[in-house]
Amino acid sequence: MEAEEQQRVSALERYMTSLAAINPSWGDQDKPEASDSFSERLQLEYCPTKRPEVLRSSGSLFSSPEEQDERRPREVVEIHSSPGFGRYLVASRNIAAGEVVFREAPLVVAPKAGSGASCLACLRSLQGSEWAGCQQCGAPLCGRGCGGDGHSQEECRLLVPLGLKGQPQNTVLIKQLSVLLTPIRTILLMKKAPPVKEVIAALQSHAEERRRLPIGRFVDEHVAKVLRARLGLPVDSDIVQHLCGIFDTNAFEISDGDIRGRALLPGGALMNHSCSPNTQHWYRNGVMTVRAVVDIPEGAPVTNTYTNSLWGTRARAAHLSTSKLFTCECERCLDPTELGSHLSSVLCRGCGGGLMLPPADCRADWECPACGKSVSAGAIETLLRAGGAALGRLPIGDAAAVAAALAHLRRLLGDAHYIVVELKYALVQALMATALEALTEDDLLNVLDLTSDLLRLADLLEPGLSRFRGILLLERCRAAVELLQRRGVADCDTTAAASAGGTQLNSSQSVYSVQNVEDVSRQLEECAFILHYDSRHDDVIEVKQRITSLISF
Ligand SMILES: C[S@@+](CC[C@H](N)C(=O)[O-])C[C@H]1O[C@@H](n2cnc3c(N)ncnc32)[C@H](O)[C@@H]1O
Repeated sequence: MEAEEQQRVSALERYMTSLAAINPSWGDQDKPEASDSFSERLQLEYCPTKRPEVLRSSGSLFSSPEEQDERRPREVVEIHSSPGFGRYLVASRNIAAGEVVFREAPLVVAPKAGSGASCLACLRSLQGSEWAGCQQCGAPLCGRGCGGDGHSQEECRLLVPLGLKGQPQNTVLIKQLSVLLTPIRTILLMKKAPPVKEVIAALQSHAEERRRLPIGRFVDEHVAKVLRARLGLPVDSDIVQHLCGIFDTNAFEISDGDIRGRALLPGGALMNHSCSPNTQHWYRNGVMTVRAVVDIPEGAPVTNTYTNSLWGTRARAAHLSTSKLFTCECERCLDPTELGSHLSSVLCRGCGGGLMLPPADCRADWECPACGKSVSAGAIETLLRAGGAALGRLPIGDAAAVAAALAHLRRLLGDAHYIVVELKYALVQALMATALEALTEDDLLNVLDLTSDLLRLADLLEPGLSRFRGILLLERCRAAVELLQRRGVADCDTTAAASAGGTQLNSSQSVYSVQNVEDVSRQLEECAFILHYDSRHDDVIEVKQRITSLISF
């Protein structure tokens, strides 16, 4: 490794150690001395979303008692690198499914570029006209007392020439501000904190490639020039290209209630991408928790997904190549059946039974393995575009409209296609967003069918303790408990219910067995464990209380 790259890796290694230093779940025994000023300053002083006491107490906020009791070695991950993948995190010991790999607070947070108005201090989205601009620069703020401290005085002084004062709700200026804010905040932080500068500068930016693309021209025209000419910041174009590239390549989208934005978390950014990742992250109260969703053996890369695992391969590939500038060659991407899920396969309309797999060459005809009929790539593309557009136009909370679209697109694309899968998931959510008493038994049974179908898919594509699985289990248990409550619980034949897949509730049963209740309770336990860091955890507790009261009757 050349000396410069070695230096960058060393900066990132020191940074990873700093996470261990403030991470309460590592246990006091392993905590480095407070004299480690690098780690103390990095995470405790510069974290924009949290004050030290919140970071230090995040263990009690998030960890289950078992986790807090654990005394983990400090180094669970280490940084490796290879020519094809760059730097990436690798497990330095076996990590069990459900374990927290690390926690990290962001170094920079900012609203998402192009989004509507958000409070610059706390990142809450601002609706309607119930907010006023900052008294000095006019930038959007919730108002006094929102508790956020993201809008510093230096930032405020810099933003004055943008002209928001007097017209804080000018949407064009707000859009422009959201584009400028990430480089501004990163520049201000790097000036204030040389150790942070070293870490941020060590991140991947793809700046050279980006310069040749439309995004590079956009950054020159709409970011670098504006920072210099309108805001008077003496920055050259290369630096701005580098910083925007770092953000676009590494930033996480964060959402916690009505807080939304993008955040730079250099530790999390060192996880490479996989289309079937072995970790997931949760962002809550200004801290990101990275957790293993399956067992990760020592020496295996610790991965995260940069895209939506429920999209088909071509959609994921398009997203990764335009936003992250690489081509994923994981097992799933190379397998036209997508690990047997057939997420991109299209039903043959010739025989009505065969599934046509996407050919390796995207211009080639698609062929039905059952009847041999072939369809041109253009015709398939038109079909998928129409399906995608229908999905886009759908009032997604309207269960009847979603059910009708699902029935139609199922006939056109088959049951496994990802557009159909998205509709199945949307239907579960639309039905379960309805007041439970307004749902019919058929609706509830439909939720049970759809969720068992989607849970099988989750096992293939997002295996383990994934958020997708957790949410499906939650909705499934809510529907099951409602049915149990309506029909009553009786100690009847349990053989059907004991079969694989858990709860066997169907329309022919008039009463449900104790076994059913036990199945639902078991699934709720799993769901509570998966959603431990999720805001929906409170809903799990509520369903648990409902089932407890059912049993005690
Ligand atoms: C957030 S960074 C991850 C850390 C990065 N590897 C580094 O060296 O700093 C994202 C970049 O890593 C590379 N990368 C991540 N996952 C990859 C994968 N599965 N295959 C190839 N390159 C990948 C790509 O260059 C991508 O733009």
